[in-house]
Amino acid sequence: MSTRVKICGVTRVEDARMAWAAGADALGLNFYPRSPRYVTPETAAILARTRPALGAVVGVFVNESPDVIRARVRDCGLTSVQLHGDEPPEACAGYGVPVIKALRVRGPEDVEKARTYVGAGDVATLLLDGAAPGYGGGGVGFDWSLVARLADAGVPVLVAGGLNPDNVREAVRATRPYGVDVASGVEVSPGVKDADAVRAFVRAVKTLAWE
Ligand SMILES: O=C(O)c1ccccc1NCC(=O)[C@H](O)[C@H](O)COP(=O)(O)O
Repeated sequence: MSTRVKICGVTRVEDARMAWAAGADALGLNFYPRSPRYVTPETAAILARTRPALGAVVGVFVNESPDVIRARVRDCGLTSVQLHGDEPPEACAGYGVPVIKALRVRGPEDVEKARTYVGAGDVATLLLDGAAPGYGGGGVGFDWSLVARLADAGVPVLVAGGLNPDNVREAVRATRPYGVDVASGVEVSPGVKDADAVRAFVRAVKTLAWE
């Protein structure tokens, strides 16, 4: 089984090209205006044009209006949307692309909440993140043993929160996820990726074999 890697919060074309070349499967472009990784629609469209044939470009939104999300999908070349705020299950449809619903995990109750999104709207994947202040990208992890509670849910799960090149193999071994997602753990500063760290992160995941 090959674990997918999403590099989130890319803001620069050189970082996008570097991440694809390193073997990333997906890039995240952040449209939350309060994020230090925010990109304008114009920049996002330029970044999305670096996408290789098999790559995914994910737009990250926090409590955004459906009309704005649809406009970004249409104008910026997004292949999926990641709803990273307090969006209810009924808000997870109508964008014309698959939805990744992100949940911030503090304890078992948050994983149970994640279950309420299984089969809702266009939710194709769940993302379990730590509970960083400001919704995401804060390098905060969670108890990986909780991921097993979704094993019978029949939905692909991305694991995020506090991952870096040194701990991601342990995270994959512990959770056996569909994929992993990282923002701050591969940066020199918010939105500026560290090429060596991105390469080390992808290599750590892709050279780990599990059945
Ligand atoms: O990265 C951000 O600034 C951000 C802000 C608001 C909502 C989501 C955000 N990032 C989403 C991601 O998918 C991150 O990769 C995820 O939260 C993990 O971040 P990190 O712990 O820094 O790797």
